[in-house]
Amino acid sequence: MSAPVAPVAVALDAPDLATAVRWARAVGPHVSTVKVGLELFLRHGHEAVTACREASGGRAVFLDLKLHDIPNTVAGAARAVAELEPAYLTVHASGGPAMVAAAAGALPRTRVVAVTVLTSLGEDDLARVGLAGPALDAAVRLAVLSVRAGARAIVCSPREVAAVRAAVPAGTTLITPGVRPAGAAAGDQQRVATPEQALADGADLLVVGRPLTGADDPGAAAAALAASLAP
Ligand SMILES: O=C(O)c1cc(=O)[nH]c(=O)n1[C@@H]1O[C@H](COP(=O)(O)O)[C@@H](O)[C@H]1O
Repeated sequence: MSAPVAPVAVALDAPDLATAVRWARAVGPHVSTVKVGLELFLRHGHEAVTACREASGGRAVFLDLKLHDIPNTVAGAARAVAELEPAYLTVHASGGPAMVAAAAGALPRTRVVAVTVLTSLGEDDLARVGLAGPALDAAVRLAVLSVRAGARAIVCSPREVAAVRAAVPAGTTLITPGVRPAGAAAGDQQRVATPEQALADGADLLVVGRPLTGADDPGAAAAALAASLAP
């Protein structure tokens, strides 16, 4: 029997490409997706995507640029990464429906992912930045708005995923960062849950970074996570 592959996007938040490639090679056999984020993309650009994809063994690429600008600028930015054919590209839902629509229109072959309320924000932070909360209501509100505008996937915390699932059409991919295996350090994440809980509540794809990449052996950690989540 072949080893299980987990519905996990490993956040390759590395300071240099060599480290990210090493992580991608180690976790690739055990996870569905590798995530290239701002740190890697701003330093290494398109090469970060092609190198990590190849090192992972051709896994889906989640390009996490969290675009947030006027619609024309976001459409142009989306076109600038179209040749990379990422499976996913993130934009901030709070950029508004016209901005989400602009990204989706520019990248018909990519699932544009609307990020609702960052998992690092607590209820107090929401009040401070003037976002009408609680986080659960804000996440559902932004998810519904974004899907209507053309987003085919949503990022929310595992704490909101069940409510978002109930509010958006079937076929919308729900992605949850803020995932922490029992006992793992939360770090800067505030709205967290275990991988098992996130999947039970309806997540399709879990984003996990430091609990895997910070392990002594990221490949073994990813294999163990995949085994623990296998049906
Ligand atoms: O869009 C994301 O992926 C994202 C959204 C969010 O609300 N919170 C969040 O943590 N992320 C990303 O998910 C990853 C989480 O990494 P760890 O906290 O190390 O597991 C990071 O790469 C974040 O940029």
